Amino acid sequence: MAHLDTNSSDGERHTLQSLPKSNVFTQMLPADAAFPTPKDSHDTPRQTLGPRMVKSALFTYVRPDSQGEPELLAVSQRALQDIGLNEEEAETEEFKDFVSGKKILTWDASKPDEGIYPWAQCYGGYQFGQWAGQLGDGRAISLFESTNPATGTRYEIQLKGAGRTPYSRFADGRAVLRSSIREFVVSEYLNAIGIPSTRALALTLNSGSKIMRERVEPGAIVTRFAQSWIRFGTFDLQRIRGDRETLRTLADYTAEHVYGGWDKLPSKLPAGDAKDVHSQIQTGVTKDTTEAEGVEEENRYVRLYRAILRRNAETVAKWQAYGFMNGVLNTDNTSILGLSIDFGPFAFLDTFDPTYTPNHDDHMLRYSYRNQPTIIWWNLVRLGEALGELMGAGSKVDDSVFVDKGVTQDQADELVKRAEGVIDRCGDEYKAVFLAEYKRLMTVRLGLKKQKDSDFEVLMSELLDCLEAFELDFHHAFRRLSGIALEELETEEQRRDIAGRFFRADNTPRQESDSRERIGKWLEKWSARVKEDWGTGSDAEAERQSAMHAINPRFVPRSWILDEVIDRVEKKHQRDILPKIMKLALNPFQESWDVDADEEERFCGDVPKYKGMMQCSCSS
Ligand SMILES: Nc1ncnc2c1ncn2[C@@H]1O[C@H](COP(=O)(O)OP(=O)(O)OP(=O)(O)O)[C@@H](O)[C@H]1O
Repeated sequence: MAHLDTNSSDGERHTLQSLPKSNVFTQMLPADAAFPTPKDSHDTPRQTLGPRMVKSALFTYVRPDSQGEPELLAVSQRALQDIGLNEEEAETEEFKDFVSGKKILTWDASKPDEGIYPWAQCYGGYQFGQWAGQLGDGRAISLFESTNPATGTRYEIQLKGAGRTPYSRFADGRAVLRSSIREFVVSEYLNAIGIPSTRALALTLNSGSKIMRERVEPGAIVTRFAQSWIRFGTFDLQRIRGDRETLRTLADYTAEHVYGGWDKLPSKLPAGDAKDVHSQIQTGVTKDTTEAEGVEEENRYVRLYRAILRRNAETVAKWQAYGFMNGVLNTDNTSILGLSIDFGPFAFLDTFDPTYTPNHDDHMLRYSYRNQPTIIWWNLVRLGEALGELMGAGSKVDDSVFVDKGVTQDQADELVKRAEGVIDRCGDEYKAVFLAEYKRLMTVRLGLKKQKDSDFEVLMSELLDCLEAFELDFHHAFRRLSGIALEELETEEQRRDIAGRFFRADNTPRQESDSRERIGKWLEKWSARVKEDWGTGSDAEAERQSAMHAINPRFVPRSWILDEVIDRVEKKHQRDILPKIMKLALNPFQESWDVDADEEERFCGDVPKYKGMMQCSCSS
């Protein structure tokens, strides 16, 4: 069966040298005044490039500092394809030097005014609800951007774990192998199941390097890429600094270079129509157009805010539908493009427990599964505050007095009222977009073609209630449902029997007996709905089952699997487990992978006892 390959591209492939490269980010945005040009940074000893507070800048030029002997552990074939690189390129020494930070491919010290020099971004953030100050790329260094000619998608490629930057604060600029394996696998997996995510190209072990955490651990580098690495925290920082000019430049850059132009942003929703979230939206509104009037005026910055809000609402809806938790949804970990970003203590649900947080340090359950939609909205309100002045200015946003001097006394009340009104209305839109996407995905995950109002209560909520009450596996429920034939559900006895498939293999029939009846009843309603949408007959059944198998993954990179992979790579030197697990992660909807039948069965089977719903700390 074909895998769901949403973002891949065929067509022209490049070598590292021939890959088109750009640095629009550093050309358009303000550099750290301490090192205004690449040469200034390059001529400075590395230790001088250490942590400090940076003013009025969005990045600092800084070069990677490779450590140890690089060993290329894994490359994502899907990533090579999406960037537009030849597969063979990954075999070359040049590729190894590139992904380990040993060589800057795009800059030559003898021609300091040409080429592209690496940089680290400056951002801030609210962490666990508190302002945390300047953060920034403390261990990530961007190398260049590249636009895949076949797809037109531009990615910013960066190394994570390649040394200190001015944003490293008290830390070492390194990443341990353990967290690097987790990030490498999950970012490619999320992309493979259709969830927007930052991506990973390669994983390099720095053999011989010793990184101090709770214990001494080997270091690694993930070469990763994204259409943008700008976070909500990038905007927060400008607001806290009171740097109106940089904030405006950043907003303009985001609209023009991340979202592709002001005319690509969504128009205002007609009043009272927040429910009809898609059909009422138009693009093509020109930059200077102001929609509505008076205190409800919406200028282009409102359209930008709404574009960001819609992307994030859709992404968090997908996380909920697939049981994924980020674990640390601080504003520095919330992407301006709605990408899943920063893979620290993330996890997938094993059994369905909405109060579960994968973050060991999250005692208040702030980042638990059920809180994710609320927390992303909380982060969006912070973003609304950062953009508040630009949004609240309405049609006066380009007046020279406002641009040069700021808000005048007589403007202030109306401006605040307008900005608050926007954020209020956007709250409704966020909820509506979230719910529309969540219901759409749950509908297809349940094998239905059309949505009926009653499905939410009768099928979705009741299924989740059963999963929670009987501690059933979230992912197995959908995958196993996909394989059930309607003719197996005709009698009550049959349904009770089939209900057994939702339980662990080591459950005793006595444990299951009450629950089988409730699940049996649910199966009866489900099969009636499936018949309504698909009709009967073997062709319809085959079509429905294959649609369900293509949306409900068989493989999920659960915490226990990642722990085992880490252990095998790090302690047992079983490097070959990485390409194997990547085969499953990149093609998670397949039934089998020709990797190793026993291993496949184990990774896709019941979670071993005492290894479910594990938690992880932030140390990485
Ligand atoms: N070992 C480290 N060295 C330097 N800075 C670090 C280190 N670990 C974390 N930081 C910085 O601390 C902040 C919060 O860390 P967090 O773990 O959320 O991010 P990260 O995993 O390093 O980065 P990203 O969000 O880019 O994946 C970031 O500014 C990050 O760069």
